[in-house]
Amino acid sequence: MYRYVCKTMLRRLFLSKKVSYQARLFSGNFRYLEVLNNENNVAIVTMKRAPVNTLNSELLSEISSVLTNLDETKCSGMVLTSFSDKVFSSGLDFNEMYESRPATIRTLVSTILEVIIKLYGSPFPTVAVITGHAPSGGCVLSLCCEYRIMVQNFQIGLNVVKLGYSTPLSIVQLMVNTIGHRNAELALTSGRLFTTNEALRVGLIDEIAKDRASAFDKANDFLNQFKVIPPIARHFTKQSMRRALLQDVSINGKIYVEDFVSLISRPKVQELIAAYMANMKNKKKNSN
Ligand SMILES: CCCCCCCCCCCC/C=C/CC(=O)SCCNC(=O)CCNC(=O)[C@H](O)C(C)(C)COP(=O)(O)OP(=O)(O)OC[C@H]1O[C@@H](n2cnc3c(N)ncnc32)[C@H](O)[C@@H]1OP(=O)(O)O
Repeated sequence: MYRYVCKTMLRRLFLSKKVSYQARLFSGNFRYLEVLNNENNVAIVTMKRAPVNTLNSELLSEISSVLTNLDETKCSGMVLTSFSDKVFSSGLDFNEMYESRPATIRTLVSTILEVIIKLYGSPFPTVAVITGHAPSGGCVLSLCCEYRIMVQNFQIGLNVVKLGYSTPLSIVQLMVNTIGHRNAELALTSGRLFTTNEALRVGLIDEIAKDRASAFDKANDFLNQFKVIPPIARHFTKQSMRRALLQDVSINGKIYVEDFVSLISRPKVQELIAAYMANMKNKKKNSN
């Protein structure tokens, strides 16, 4: 009874302030995400897994739940961003890939696949406000959004070959759709990370911002243009543009996941991941 009264009071409070009750309540329910609705019914989804938003199964599964909810509650748009002014996301969590049971790797990979499908195919417009580095899985998340605004002096890209495994075909396609075949081939085969300026030049991002606040202004400008576009027309057009990749992933997703799991489980790849992690730690030690 007490919980019911509290919930009802909270609901009235939020409704009276014309703030989305559901999204507000969400912000309290997640460990690694904050979800707030602005006055235009745009959801600001902030990843907050300190220190560097490493994508583990739990964070990914929270993003997946939010995407389902935003679809059901017909939000007008979504901004995906990071709590950090240094890192957007450092990609998939090595701790769930290194010396892990295949079941653990499988959960991680199928959860990112779930997020990719929901984010890439979302009916509402999506913007990534990239406030810091976005390597690998971080870059993939931003590529699934429709528009990317990145703060100056960071790096973004798909460096997976450096870790000893090939880039999955659909991820290759995601990159090709964004920066074209030639640029994607050069970038993916070398595991290139682009600076913010280089990323703009090649079309990996759409705009550069001097800081977080200005990135949010630009995100609002991007989203505001859709106020005069009928959402259904917009959604179907987006679906038409994205259908090929979405269909491929829905049909072959399980095969891609299994391929990726067995690739990561190979002893050679495990060795490379271990060396990469050790190198990260050494760099940190030497810089301290
Ligand atoms: C379309 C459907 C296709 C279906 C196919 C199946 C689906 C597959 C999807 C595949 C997606 C694409 C593949 C992705 C693979 C990955 O994402 S692997 C991860 C790759 N990430 C990186 O290479 C980045 C590594 N990190 C960094 O370079 C730096 O941390 C940073 C530049 C991001 C930030 O630097 P700094 O601010 O100096 O912080 P650090 O001191 O380096 O880091 C702090 C802390 O975090 C640890 N850490 C960083 N990254 C990771 C990580 N990825 N995993 C685990 N841990 C990480 C780092 O070691 C530090 O720990 P300590 O504080 O020292 O304990």
